[in-house]
Amino acid sequence: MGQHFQKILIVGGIVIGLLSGLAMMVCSLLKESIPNVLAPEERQFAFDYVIVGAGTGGSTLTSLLAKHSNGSVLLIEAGSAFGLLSRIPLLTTFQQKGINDWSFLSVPQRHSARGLIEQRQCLPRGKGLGGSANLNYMLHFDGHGPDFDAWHQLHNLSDWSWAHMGPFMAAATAKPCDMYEIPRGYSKLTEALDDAQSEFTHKPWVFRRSRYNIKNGLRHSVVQQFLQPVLKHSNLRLLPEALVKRIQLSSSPTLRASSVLVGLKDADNRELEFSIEVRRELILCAGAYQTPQLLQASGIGNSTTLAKLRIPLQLHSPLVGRNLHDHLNLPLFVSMGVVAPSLNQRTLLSPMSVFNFLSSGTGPFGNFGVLGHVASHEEPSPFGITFFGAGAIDEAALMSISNFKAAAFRALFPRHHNASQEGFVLISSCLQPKSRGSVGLLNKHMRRNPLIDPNYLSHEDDVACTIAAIRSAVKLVTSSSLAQLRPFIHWPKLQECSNFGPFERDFREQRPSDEYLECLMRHIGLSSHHPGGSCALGTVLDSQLRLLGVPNIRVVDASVLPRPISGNPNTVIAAIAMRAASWMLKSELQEGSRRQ
Ligand SMILES: Cc1cc2nc3c(=O)[nH]c(=O)nc-3n(C[C@H](O)[C@H](O)[C@H](O)COP(=O)(O)OP(=O)(O)OC[C@H]3O[C@@H](n4cnc5c(N)ncnc54)[C@H](O)[C@@H]3O)c2cc1C
Repeated sequence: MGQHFQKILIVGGIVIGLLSGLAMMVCSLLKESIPNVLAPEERQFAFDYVIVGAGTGGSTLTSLLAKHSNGSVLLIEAGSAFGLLSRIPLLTTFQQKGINDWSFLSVPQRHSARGLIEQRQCLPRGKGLGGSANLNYMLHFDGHGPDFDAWHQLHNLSDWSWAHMGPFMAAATAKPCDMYEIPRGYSKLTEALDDAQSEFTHKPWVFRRSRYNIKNGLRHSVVQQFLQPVLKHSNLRLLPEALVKRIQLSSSPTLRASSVLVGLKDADNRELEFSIEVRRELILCAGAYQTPQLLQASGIGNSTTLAKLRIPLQLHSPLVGRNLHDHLNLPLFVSMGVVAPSLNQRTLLSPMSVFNFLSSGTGPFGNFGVLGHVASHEEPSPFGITFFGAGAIDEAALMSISNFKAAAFRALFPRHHNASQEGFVLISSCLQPKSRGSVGLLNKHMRRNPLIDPNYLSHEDDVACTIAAIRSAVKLVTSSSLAQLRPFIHWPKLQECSNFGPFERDFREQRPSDEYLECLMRHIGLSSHHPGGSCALGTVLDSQLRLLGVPNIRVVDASVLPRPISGNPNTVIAAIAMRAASWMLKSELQEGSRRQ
């Protein structure tokens, strides 16, 4: 019997592998071509606005400037267009470690990642039009007002309360008809979670079924929402597959960005370099890892650090690359004794799943599998619990994108002898982690990866907060609303944690010790891929996102976030880009009327 299921599992794995390989081939053939590409003879040109990076921030900003500005706009992006694969929601993880992923690894972590190879986290980042918005899991989050009110207080950023940001969040949010919300009847798990709301009314918990940036079964990212409609505008040029390597400052009459050095690889992989002049503003949208990388490689950063790297100083800006923050996820596998259905190899190979996707964009292929989320914003430990409805999973793919050592992976996910194993992954995280890391350089070459140190769990409060999250997650799983699913929490039996548990009573009473839970998070906690803060508002930037000391450089990406976002950050970053555009367009107008 066991062998029979083993065979099903292996055959299932091979079929999924073949299908994904085939999809990838077709998709790379179907890569969208990019219009309005800057021609070689135009490369001496100067542009009013030069935007570096076509991710969430860059695509949103470009769209508004191309639509409303009188100036010329150049969007420079290191990658090319994404293929069709990026649009099929369930297959999105197959893009990781591919050509549209920068595939960064963290530096070895001191306080976490002990169950990962070399104690390094995989840190995927999108490369190409859409950036990480085309690689992400498409989950939408409305924003949490107090996050912005806290910024307001943090550095006296009076422009940044929720009263200021709310309207931009609403504008950046896709229309309901351009989103997909997991319906209540999607599975028994979604029904049970809906019911649990009334069981936990005494708790300050907010339940939500997932809402995705998915339209008609396909990813609907900032590319479709913002960038595509302006791609052919005459004031816009695009420069794909081009890496910005250096920012040149000039000091007359005041310090300003005058040009950027761009590198392109030719057919023989030789680097061609040329400069683009910046007439009005240079806007950095290269993301939380690469914006501080580019600034530091250009000599804008901490003078002592740059001197050690022998990078000539252009501006001492001591906090560039500091304050990096990210959520850390603790996954736990919960098996279910009933058919929900959840994502497993049988569901995926079922002709009905394929039919539902092709006919209406629904079913397991039409979303990423995250069914819902519970958030508690109560201080001092605001936390989130995410329900990823997956049973017998594609182990090889998951292991590869998470960098798990085999033993840690096996402790987390028990070997399934059943291709139709039902279950879900319960993900607990702290919404306002206090640990802070950094982005540094090995040297000044932009083709070398930056040194990324998220420094997860370096602050003790994050441990307490994650424990609070796990204990609440257990309460939910063992509630009477979920009892009919016959859930069973697989407390990982990690050898390194065996002094602390799990003991028999942990399975019986579901109250493992704090020491065991801490040991778990320090071994198997994974990045949630929400980095931010590395060129923060109020310390590196002024309240309108301009680099302190060089007012014609603006940063418009996740680097600006002074504190973590209490949820998924993509829409917040698009909203911030809209705000930046409003300031830029306003100053353009004011300048125009002064000239008249
Ligand atoms: C796997 C994954 C899953 C996620 N899931 C979700 C989710 O479900 N919901 C959510 O809200 N958020 C999610 N996120 C986070 C969200 O996608 C990011 O926070 C957001 O896209 C970051 O936007 P950005 O503008 O800061 O940077 P990015 O979107 O990363 O854009 C940076 C762009 O700059 C380009 N670039 C970098 N350096 C240079 C250079 N020197 N020259 C030229 N171009 C350059 C890059 O190629 C890239 O296109 C996820 C992220 C990942 C990676």
